[in-house]
Amino acid sequence: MSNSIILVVNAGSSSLKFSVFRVNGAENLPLVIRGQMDGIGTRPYLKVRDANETMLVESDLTTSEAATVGDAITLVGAWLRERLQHESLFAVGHRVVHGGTQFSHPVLVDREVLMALEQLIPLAPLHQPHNLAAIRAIGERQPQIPQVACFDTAFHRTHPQIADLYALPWKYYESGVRHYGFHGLSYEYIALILPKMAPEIANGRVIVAHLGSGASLCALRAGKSIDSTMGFSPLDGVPMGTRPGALDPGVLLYLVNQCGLSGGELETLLYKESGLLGLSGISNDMRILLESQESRAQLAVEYFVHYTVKQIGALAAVLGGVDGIVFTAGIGEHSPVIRARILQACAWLGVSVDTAANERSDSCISSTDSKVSAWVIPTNEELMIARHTLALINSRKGGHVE
Ligand SMILES: Nc1ncnc2c1ncn2[C@@H]1O[C@H](COP(=O)(O)OP(=O)(O)O)[C@@H](O)[C@H]1O
Ligand SMILES: CC(=O)OP(=O)(O)O
Ligand SMILES: [Mg+2]
Repeated sequence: MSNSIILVVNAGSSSLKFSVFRVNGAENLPLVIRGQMDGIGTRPYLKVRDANETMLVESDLTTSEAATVGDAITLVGAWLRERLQHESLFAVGHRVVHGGTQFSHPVLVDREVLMALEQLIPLAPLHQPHNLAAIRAIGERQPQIPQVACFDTAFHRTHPQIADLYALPWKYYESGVRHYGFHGLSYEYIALILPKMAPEIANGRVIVAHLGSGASLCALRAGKSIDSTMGFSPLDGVPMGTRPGALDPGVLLYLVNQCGLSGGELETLLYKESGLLGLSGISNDMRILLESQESRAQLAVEYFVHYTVKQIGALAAVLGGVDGIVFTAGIGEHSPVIRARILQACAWLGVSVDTAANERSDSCISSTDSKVSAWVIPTNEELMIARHTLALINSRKGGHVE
């Protein structure tokens, strides 16, 4: 057992992340390698590092080599098979974006579970198909290896009912039209690590801004999710790489009834052509927009900042005040410019930025006299998934935790 490994697969909307952990015990899952192909479809780039941060692979790919997340799964799968051929694979853990009403905890995937998860594809068409494709591809090659699905929606099941509802007739709620919330594995990791990284706010009112290619914010009270900006699908809330964020439903009626868009066209527009890409007409990649002198690129960045700030205000109201703001995910972890612009607009909440600390991406980026502290905490959805995977498999072996 101590020589076996857990592989974690996290297929996002523009990236494929994977990690390998050695199984040494329930709390001790040392990292073996971690890799990421990001910029899929724009400027694909594969990086794989070992646990000492030594780069094992670093390569630019052409857009046609990795045009889709499916291409990335094939390429990365081949590399991993070669690299791990002498290892004993204990289990594979997957991030699955939508668990619907049925799955509020990690689950061992079998044929029935897979069928139930397929039913949720229309609720997360940018993610769920890739998540399930990876499960299927591994299941076909190695059917004896247990695979565990961990859900982005699960952490939000602590929402009070009011944050779960839409003001629609009840029959829709009963049939699953609910405010689920996503990025839960990321928020769960942040909640887990806060007592160590930022003990002074861990038990308080915290807004976590997961700003990646997909972006959302979560209101944590004492480490539990009480509200979040994404809802029924990962379209709601703040603007994203290719998704618009919150949109007046009247716009959808207009697009269908007056412009004659079909359901499929609407789905493509909302998931793939909107957000930063739609507004800028240039790119969904925040790095490219920040480098651009084009006025629409600058407007797209301004829009992103404005609506993120607006949602921070909304969640601050729900929490009845804020003790800390945490930035995580691609943009949150790596863009001092965006963090500074967001925090400066939140000065009214009592947050003041330490410019040098922010430029260095230190853990704490607020000044010592700031009433509300601000933090940069790299997320680790993969570690969360590995922990859930090990715990679930061990519990099925009769409660024995290795
Ligand atoms: N240094 C940076 N400055 C600004 N944005 C960045 C930087 N590094 C990464 N990003 C942005 O992070 C996003 C990807 O975030 P990530 O959390 O990896 O996304 P996902 O998991 O949703 O695919 C991209 O839009 C990318 O432009
Ligand atoms: C739910 C979601 O938007 O995920 P990602 O950020 O990986 O696209
Ligand atoms: Mg992600």
